[in-house]
Amino acid sequence: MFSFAASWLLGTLTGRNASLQMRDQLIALALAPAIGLLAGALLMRAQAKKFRSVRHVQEDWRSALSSLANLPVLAGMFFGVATTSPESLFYACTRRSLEIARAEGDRYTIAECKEYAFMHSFLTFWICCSFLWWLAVANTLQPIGITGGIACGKSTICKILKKQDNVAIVDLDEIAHDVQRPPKKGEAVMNNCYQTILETFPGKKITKRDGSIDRKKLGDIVFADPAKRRLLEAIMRPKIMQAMVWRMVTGKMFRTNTKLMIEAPLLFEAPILRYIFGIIIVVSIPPDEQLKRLKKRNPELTTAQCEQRLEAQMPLEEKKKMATIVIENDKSEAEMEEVCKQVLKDIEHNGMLSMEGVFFIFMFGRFVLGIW
Ligand SMILES: CC(C)(COP(=O)(O)OP(=O)(O)OC[C@H]1O[C@@H](n2cnc3c(N)ncnc32)[C@H](O)[C@@H]1O)[C@@H](O)C(=O)NCCC(=O)NCCS
Ligand SMILES: Nc1ncnc2c1ncn2[C@@H]1O[C@H](COP(=O)(O)OP(=O)(O)OP(=O)(O)O)[C@@H](O)[C@H]1O
Repeated sequence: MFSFAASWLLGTLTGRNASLQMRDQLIALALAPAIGLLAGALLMRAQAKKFRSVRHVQEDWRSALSSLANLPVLAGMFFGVATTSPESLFYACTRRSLEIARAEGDRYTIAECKEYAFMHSFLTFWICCSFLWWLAVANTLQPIGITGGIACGKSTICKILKKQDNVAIVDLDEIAHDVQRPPKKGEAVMNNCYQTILETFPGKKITKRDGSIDRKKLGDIVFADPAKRRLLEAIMRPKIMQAMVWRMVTGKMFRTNTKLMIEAPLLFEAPILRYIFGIIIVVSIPPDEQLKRLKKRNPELTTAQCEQRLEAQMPLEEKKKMATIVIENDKSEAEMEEVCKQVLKDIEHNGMLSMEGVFFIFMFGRFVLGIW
């Protein structure tokens, strides 16, 4: 359906009828999910706005409403699957292909047209299904990102938020440490970076006596050399992302009233990650206080090493510009509790995915499922 709309649009824009040529069809196929995504994302945005204005609704109705918010998407999913069944698409594609074949003066045989129509309908079917499925999953998860500079207090703020009802935190630092551990007996090596890190930094004595990675030593190496840091990130990122998605899904499944927060120190530095969240909270403190807290927490680091770590990250001011909410963590922890409560109120029923988030989750889903 989307594909035909895209073909028609393409034909109209380019001033010629969309033909059976592969290039045209590929462009149409690329346009198809884009149109669907745009429509889906606009629908979600509209929902988000609607639900922002229902604050007066009783507390116990809120959870019901937040799960009801997913209904149009689920309905859309079933409608989409039903209307893009392979049979109906195959029928439509075959008819269209034959029309084009006639118009093109028998450049293509009927058998070629049917073969092409089958491939086209099959692909379109999968694209629609995977898009709608991921849209539903993404909309149900509604994750919120928490980031900020090193030692700005992300973990402290997350600890406070976790004390509140219905808040689940996924900590990417913790996942990073987890995937660096030596794999246990029988554990799948593919979920772990330990061996690859040892092979990538050979002869550097980055292991402790018990064989585990000495993160202090590894940190000294990678923060002193941006190329090595990028290499470590490239090794770790896929495993961290994999574990993150797993924890997000298992942490949120069937708990529609839970706010799912992802503490991601490199949310803006890593590619794609920022697009997953509809809401991004940046925890901030003034630069001199940041250095002071970093030195206090990590007394083993020299001032030069602290500065290297600060330089390895995107400047805090830039992160603040891209934030939905900025938490200035410059008060006592007790006072910060009140600030966190207010933040939670502000984001009530407002954890919808960003438009780009839907797109990237969709692409990620298609990639993972190997559909394309
Ligand atoms: C370098 C390592 C071994 C240092 O370990 P250490 O225990 O000293 O620090 P820890 O892991 O607790 O991190 C502390 C903070 O350092 C900052 N930080 C960590 N890694 C990076 C990095 N690659 N670039 C910039 N800042 C970083 C973050 O603010 C983080 O919260 C460790 O941080 C690590 O493995 N980092 C790589 C993480 C990664 O590649 N992530 C991929 C992006 S999702
Ligand atoms: N409001 C606060 N007042 C005083 N000290 C604080 C406050 N918040 C955090 N700290 C201290 O600052 C240090 C850094 O905090 P925290 O570990 O939470 O930062 P982080 O952003 O998670 O760091 P990292 O980027 O390394 O993961 C800790 O020693 C913590 O106790």
